[in-house]
Amino acid sequence: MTSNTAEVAIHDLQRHIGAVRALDGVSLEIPTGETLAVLGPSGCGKSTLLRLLAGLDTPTGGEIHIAGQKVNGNGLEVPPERRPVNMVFQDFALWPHMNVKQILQYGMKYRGIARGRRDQRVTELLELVDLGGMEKRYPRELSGGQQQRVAIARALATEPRVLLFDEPLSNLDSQLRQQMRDDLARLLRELGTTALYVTHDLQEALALGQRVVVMQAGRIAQIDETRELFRKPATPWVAELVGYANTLDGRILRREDDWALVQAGQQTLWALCRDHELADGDATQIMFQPRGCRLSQQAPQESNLNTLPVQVEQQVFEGHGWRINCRHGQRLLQVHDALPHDAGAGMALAFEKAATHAYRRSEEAVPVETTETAARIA
Ligand SMILES: Nc1ncnc2c1ncn2[C@@H]1O[C@H](COP(=O)(O)OP(=O)(O)OP(=O)(O)O)[C@@H](O)[C@H]1O
Repeated sequence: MTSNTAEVAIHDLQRHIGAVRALDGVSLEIPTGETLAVLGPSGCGKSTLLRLLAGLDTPTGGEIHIAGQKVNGNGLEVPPERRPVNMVFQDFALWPHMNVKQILQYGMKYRGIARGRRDQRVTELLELVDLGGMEKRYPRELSGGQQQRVAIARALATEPRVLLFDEPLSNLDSQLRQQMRDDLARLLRELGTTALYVTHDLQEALALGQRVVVMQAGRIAQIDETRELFRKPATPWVAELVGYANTLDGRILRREDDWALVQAGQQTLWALCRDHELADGDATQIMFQPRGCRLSQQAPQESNLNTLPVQVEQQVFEGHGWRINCRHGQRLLQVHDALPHDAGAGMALAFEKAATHAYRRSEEAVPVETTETAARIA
């Protein structure tokens, strides 16, 4: 089913190459004007998704609709130049022997933009990306940020309905990358063009995307608004990706709506649990972030907090604060704190119940201590 306002609609898209499932049943919609960031590690299928949309590769199953037009399926395969999309590449791919005007006009004739309109279109595009008057410059006479904007203007020159970005900032050093990321985010909001932005960088996905689709091994692990990704990671894998570095194993003692009371070693902890099939006695894995953890001499009594006894093992200065490694039984837990704490000190670690998440854990991974605890509970 395709909704009326979706500029891109993908249904059960597959790309199998021999035994490799580069894409394995991906369905999503991008509403008009939205930038959707595609986030995931190397090999998860990000580039494959982009190439299939652009028509540079052919799916082995499923359908793609762009701007209401079906571009593949049942023997149909609309060629790249007839799809209303355009791509911005990693290295910007600006031809060094052409000036900005020639670069912008290059694709226009192939996409049927009338000769008489091309000069005016160049002026409009350069105004749009804040490069007015730079028609005669060559790429070597432009800064990295200006080159990026020329690359975007060139992609827009053929009046696409959807812009596809293939890790356009990954070759830059970190300071320039941050500045260009912010500039690009602002420009995309101003343009209001529908865009798909592929990256393996979490910060980039958050800055650029209104929503993020997290991909894992050719499938969608989660698709959500950026804040929801942090508030409600759908799986342990997504949780780890967005910074839930702390994990404890346990068993469900009791379920209450979206909550689970978990026995983890000697401790009982509350966690949010959206898996309603996870029942009393089931093995679980709870996760929480180092940020938001608090260390103190005495366990705080606030009812919204979980607490654990820990021993400080190591502290690492990270510029904006300290990362403190604490031991709790077999587990090493991380805490971010503004202040260091003495190694060897026994402390109470507190973290919000509402920022703690419980997930199903496979039985094989159950450590002896929790198996015994569960037997006692039973
Ligand atoms: N032509 C091919 N033949 C065999 N396997 C392929 C081919 N193209 C891609 N793959 C495999 O498909 C999977 C997805 O590849 P893809 O390039 O889409 O990943 P990616 O997320 O873009 O990775 P990266 O971030 O490294 O570019 C990988 O396992 C890759 O090895």
